[in-house]
Amino acid sequence: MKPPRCKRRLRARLLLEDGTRIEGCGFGATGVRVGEVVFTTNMVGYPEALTDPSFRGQILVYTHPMVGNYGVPDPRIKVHGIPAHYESDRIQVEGFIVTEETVPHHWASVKTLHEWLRESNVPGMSRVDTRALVKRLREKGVMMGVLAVYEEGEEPDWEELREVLEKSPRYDDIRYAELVSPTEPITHKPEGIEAKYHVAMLDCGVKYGILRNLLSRGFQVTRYPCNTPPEKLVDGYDGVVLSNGPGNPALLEKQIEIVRGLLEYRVPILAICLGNQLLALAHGAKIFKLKYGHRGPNKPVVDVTTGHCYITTQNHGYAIDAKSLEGTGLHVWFINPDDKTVEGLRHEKLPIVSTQFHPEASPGPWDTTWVFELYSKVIENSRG
Ligand SMILES: NC(=O)CC[C@H](N)C(=O)O
Repeated sequence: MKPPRCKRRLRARLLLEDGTRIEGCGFGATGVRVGEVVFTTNMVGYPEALTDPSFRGQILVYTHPMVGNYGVPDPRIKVHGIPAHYESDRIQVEGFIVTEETVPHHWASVKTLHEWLRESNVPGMSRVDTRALVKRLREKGVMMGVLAVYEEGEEPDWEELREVLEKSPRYDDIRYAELVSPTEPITHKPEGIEAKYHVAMLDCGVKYGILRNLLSRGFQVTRYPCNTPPEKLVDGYDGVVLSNGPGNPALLEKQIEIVRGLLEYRVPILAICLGNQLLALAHGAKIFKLKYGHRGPNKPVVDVTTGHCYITTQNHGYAIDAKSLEGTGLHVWFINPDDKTVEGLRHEKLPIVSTQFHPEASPGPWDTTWVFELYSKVIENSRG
């Protein structure tokens, strides 16, 4: 097939681990990046997805065909001192692949998607049949890939790209959480409302949406580096939040040990996504890798205690082995009715609220934000 015509004289090549070669146009920065190629069924919400620290180390493919329509919002717009439309202070993905990168028309846009990626030094690829690419990832599973964006006439050799890919470490073997965790404690106070609770957070790469949800419900939050010992997280706090975060949870022995330590203090815990996985691992349960993950804002979960179904936002590539939970004290709370995997946990004795999905959504539906209110009730009850 002939390569597409490209604007800005920027072209792109994607080589997958299985040898698949895809030619497209480039946008954003020029350069070569290696990552795990994953897809999301988000329709909008690209500012949130691109800045979600849980996407660190991954090349993100959008299934929705047009991306960029509403441009890029102003990061200076804040709620409780946190950017309202972003999930962290930078683009986290290694690369971005879309069918069509569009010209924005929106009153709140301050730049185009192309400009944002360019100044962030992140390459983007467009004019690609993302349906064919996603089908391949769905059938073969997510795989490593190398994305090259270059000026017309400077195309990299496919063989060179294959060598780059072969020499690069694999996504599953890198402790990404340590790369996105803060180096010093950071405290966020709710603005304009009273702080009713003060929680410590083991921050393995928290999404700002989780902070916004906690702050707007009267939680003061102190974020700690992800290697902070449990003793520091319990004294003077009403509870501990285990954040979301990127990468293979089974590599995080230190964090699993910290969570095991926290359990001994019987503190009220809210765990989200990576936090949910660390909680399970700390109880001796097992994790496995999903073939192509759950990434998108339209993922159903069923509360097995009530039979109620909710539509949730999810972004995870690993899942908890339900059988391995037997005898740990943790019980399955939610399952994904599509593949029956575990989507949330409660403990038979300890004050724990834990979800694999994202109750803060961002982007996505707000149907499960009540999880944050449930956590405040758990704190109230544990105060006695
Ligand atoms: N969003 C998250 O916290 C992701 C958790 C973990 N890195 C996974 O992919 O399963």
